[in-house]
Amino acid sequence: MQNPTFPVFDLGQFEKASPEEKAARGAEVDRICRGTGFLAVKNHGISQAVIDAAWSKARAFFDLPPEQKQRSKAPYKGYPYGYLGPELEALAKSRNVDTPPDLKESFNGGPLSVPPGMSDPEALAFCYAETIWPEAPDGFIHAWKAYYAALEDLALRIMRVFATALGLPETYFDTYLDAPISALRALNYPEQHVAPKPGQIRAGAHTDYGSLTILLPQAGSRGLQIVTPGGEWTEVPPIAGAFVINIGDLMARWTNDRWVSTVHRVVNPAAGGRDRRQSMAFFHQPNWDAEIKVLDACLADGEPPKYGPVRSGPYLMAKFKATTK
Ligand SMILES: O=C(O)CCC(=O)C(=O)O
Ligand SMILES: [Fe+2]
Repeated sequence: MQNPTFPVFDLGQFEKASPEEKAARGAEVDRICRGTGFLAVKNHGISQAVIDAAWSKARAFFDLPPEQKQRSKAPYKGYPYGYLGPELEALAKSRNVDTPPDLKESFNGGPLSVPPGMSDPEALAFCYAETIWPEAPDGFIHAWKAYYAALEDLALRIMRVFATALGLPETYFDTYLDAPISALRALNYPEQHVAPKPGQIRAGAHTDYGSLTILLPQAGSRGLQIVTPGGEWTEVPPIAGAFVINIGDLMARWTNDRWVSTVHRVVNPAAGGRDRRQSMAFFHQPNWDAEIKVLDACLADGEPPKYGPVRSGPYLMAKFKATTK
């Protein structure tokens, strides 16, 4: 059953609304982001063919024998892209909680091109490092890039909703987002044939790091849970045709914690179940050099910001390196 309280936002309707109506719908998004920062976005305009192709190529990749997948593995610890095999990441470590590794594998890819003039050695070695493409299945790279490009555009449109929600001009964030360093991650949570270790789950409790995440969970699948403002775990229901959106730590910082980067996790199938689960997560991240400084719009007169400014790229790098081993 769908959770009747999980908010669903109609993006197409927002985009064609009058300024007054946009402000009203934006206020609703502000309310959601003050609460959990998790919502579903429907009527997003992304072609189903693009979604289905990326999904099925990712699935076919995960179905390959382990040795073949390993040929596109990240070449060293801390390398952000390529195949990350089972039990190499524990997301709970990002919150200093020591758990056994997450029960998942992933394929990860970065920006589709390096912006002209980019010369920062750290950026080139990290965010703009090459994606280690798999040799199979045929058509993987094409489908991946089409999905990445579509989601990059969708993320920008959602950031415009966020600007409206904060009472800013709709395009306020655009200049921070013209060379974003987002990452796309296909996730596979294999069937569970052996009992997990104590404290071992599919994705340990964590918050996302960036501006926003666009998640496509497997249709009808279970397991994604978020902490409610009341402190309880609740399940995010799968909503057909919609993406699940959540804001990340950088957005909480930008808004001086007016908005919440909510803790979430993926739990194991219920006792007796062992179902495989797949998802695709697009982690949107502002330009490498973007300076993220608390928005004046989120401070009362004379109120000091809780956070000093950070640069998007180095901030992401530090967060990422805490969770891979
Ligand atoms: O697979 C999912 O549904 C969520 C994964 C997630 O939260 C993450 O990788 O950050
Ligand atoms: Fe996450």
